[in-house]
Amino acid sequence: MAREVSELFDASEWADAAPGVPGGRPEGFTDITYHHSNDGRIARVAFDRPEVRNAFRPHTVDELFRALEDARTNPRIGVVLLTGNGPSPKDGGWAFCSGGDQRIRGRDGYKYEEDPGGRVAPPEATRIETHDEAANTHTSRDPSLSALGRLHILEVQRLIRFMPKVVIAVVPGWAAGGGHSLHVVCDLTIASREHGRFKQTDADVGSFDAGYGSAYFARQIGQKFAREVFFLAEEYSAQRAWEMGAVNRVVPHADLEREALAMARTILTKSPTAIRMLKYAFNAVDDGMVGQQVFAGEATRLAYGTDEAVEGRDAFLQKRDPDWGPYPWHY
Ligand SMILES: CC(C)(COP(=O)(O)OP(=O)(O)OC[C@H]1O[C@@H](n2cnc3c(N)ncnc32)[C@H](O)[C@@H]1OP(=O)(O)O)[C@@H](O)C(=O)NCCC(=O)NCCSC(=O)CCC(=O)c1ccccc1C(=O)O
Repeated sequence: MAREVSELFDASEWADAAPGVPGGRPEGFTDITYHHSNDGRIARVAFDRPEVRNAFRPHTVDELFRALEDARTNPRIGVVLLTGNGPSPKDGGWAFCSGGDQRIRGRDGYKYEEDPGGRVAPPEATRIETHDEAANTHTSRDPSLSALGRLHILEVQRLIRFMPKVVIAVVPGWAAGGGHSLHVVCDLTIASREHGRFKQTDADVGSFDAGYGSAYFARQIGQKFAREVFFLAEEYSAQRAWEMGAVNRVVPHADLEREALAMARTILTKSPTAIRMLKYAFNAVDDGMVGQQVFAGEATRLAYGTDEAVEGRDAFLQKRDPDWGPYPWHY
């Protein structure tokens, strides 16, 4: 059984998870928590910085990416819950995520901390070693502590968007700024009736998610509502967000994770191939050639499973003409 990580977290449902280590211990995540359901079929990834409304810094985004990539590539996992742990020990406030940590925003993006206190530095083997013969100097650089600012939450958005699994935003409190965008890009959103709050603050702080966060949001809820959410940057309750069509379900706070798990378990009763093809079909219309490519890749995988495609491969390997005779021109 996992240790308690959030007031809404039912430890009896979950086991600690570590990327690449089935059943292994978490490898020192500091900014998120990562769990698999006891049957190994649902992943729970949670922001774990409740004292700043689960704002993300570059290191948070690195961890988020690793956990989501692990879930994406684990063939047992069919559904991912993305949420925020809470409440805040400072004031009891709840949050899904409040976007980029404004305290470390630089002119070229969000900055890694100079001194991560040893908590996040990678093992020696992953450091970049540079030896300058002429100057007789040797430098050892932690590649994750980039000198450049980062905006790589967009890479996480693409991972959520393109993973062939359903990702559910489980919103126990604030979804603001880049946190709002993350809920937008998730396939489904379930929110706490009492504490779920939505606010798109990008324009207040001189930021703008001009991709999925805004343009795709407008596809979801319509242009007028989307422009209102961005241009006025007002606060919306979970109920109001549901009325706009931005949220699928609003449930009592105490039931939030239980209801999210129930949704996930319903999805797990469906055909994995059908869910995958449906997600990519929903995406394709808004994702241009990339959407077509992702959908077509899965169509190709399905074709490879047919006798017809096996005949094509075998004919090549056996240096003969393929016999397409048994295969009709379907209509
Ligand atoms: C979320 C709030 C509305 C909650 O308000 P409230 O409940 O009154 O709590 P507060 O007292 O304000 O906050 C408690 C505590 O947390 C600190 N905090 C909250 N949010 C942040 C944050 N984002 N960064 C740093 N710290 C934060 C707050 O200062 C308090 O600390 P104390 O020490 O206790 O005083 C409200 O908190 C709020 O409005 N927060 C800011 C929301 C925001 O503007 N976020 C940034 C938007 S920009 C962004 O996210 C860019 C992300 C990105 O990388 C990107 C880049 C390019 C394209 C797209 C994106 C993208 O959007 O994904």
